[in-house]
Amino acid sequence: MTHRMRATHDAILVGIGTVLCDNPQLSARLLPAGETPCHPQPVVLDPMLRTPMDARLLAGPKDNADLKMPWIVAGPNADSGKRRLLEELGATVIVVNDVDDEGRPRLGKVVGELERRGAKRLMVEGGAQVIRAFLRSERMVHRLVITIAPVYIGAAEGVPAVDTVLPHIRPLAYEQFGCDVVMVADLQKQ
Ligand SMILES: NC(=O)C1=CN([C@@H]2O[C@H](COP(=O)(O)OP(=O)(O)OC[C@H]3O[C@@H](n4cnc5c(N)ncnc54)[C@H](OP(=O)(O)O)[C@@H]3O)[C@@H](O)[C@H]2O)C=CC1
Ligand SMILES: Nc1nc(O)c(N)c(N[C@@H]2O[C@H](COP(=O)(O)O)[C@@H](O)[C@H]2O)n1
Repeated sequence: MTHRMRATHDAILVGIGTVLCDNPQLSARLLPAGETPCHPQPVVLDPMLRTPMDARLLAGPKDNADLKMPWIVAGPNADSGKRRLLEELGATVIVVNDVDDEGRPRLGKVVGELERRGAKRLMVEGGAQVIRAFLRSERMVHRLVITIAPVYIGAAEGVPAVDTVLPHIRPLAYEQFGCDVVMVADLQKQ
């Protein structure tokens, strides 16, 4: 399902934390046989340009011409040498100078810049920090797709259950896929 969703968006966005943890490819390669994938444009929110030079996102398109080189969204304090190296590998570095108190590009500006470049349908895949930042900018979120899977996460330590600064989720539909339940929702306007 994730790959089908990826294929129906112009761009798929993750934070640099996800790139460092998972080294994802962000392609739509796992579609049923016979379907031609339309790969989305990968986008990484990476204010300080920490993207590793051997990331799969940079290597994949060299072996498969259908894949797109990533757009990497940097802040004004990113290292210019690292920027040059990433661009030499084929990445597009988009510098957004308008930043929040933590020096991170403002999401409104980021989304505006992506739209300007043709990415009108944007799927935000993760990770936790980036999803939270988008939820807080609720006007930019049109739909949530939440998969509820019967697995335990975390270890002995608990995770705080309620984040009071986030808008409430309003479920719109549920569907079961195997053991998983997928909920489609939107955000309740406060
Ligand atoms: N199950 C799922 O569907 C998915 C799960 N994941 C999981 O999520 C985890 C990674 O999440 P996490 O560590 O939170 O990292 P994120 O992927 O959310 O990236 C966080 C980083 O993004 C940068 N950033 C840029 N703009 C913003 C902004 N406006 N707000 C916050 N961060 C911004 C920051 O980089 P800097 O510090 O350099 O400024 C920040 O450290 C992994 O364990 C991964 O497996 C990821 C994707 C999907
Ligand atoms: N397993 C899984 N299910 C989902 O619903 C997800 N959204 C993800 N997300 C992320 O997929 C990335 C790895 O896949 P690719 O190499 O890009 O295909 C990784 O970042 C997961 O956290 N995963």
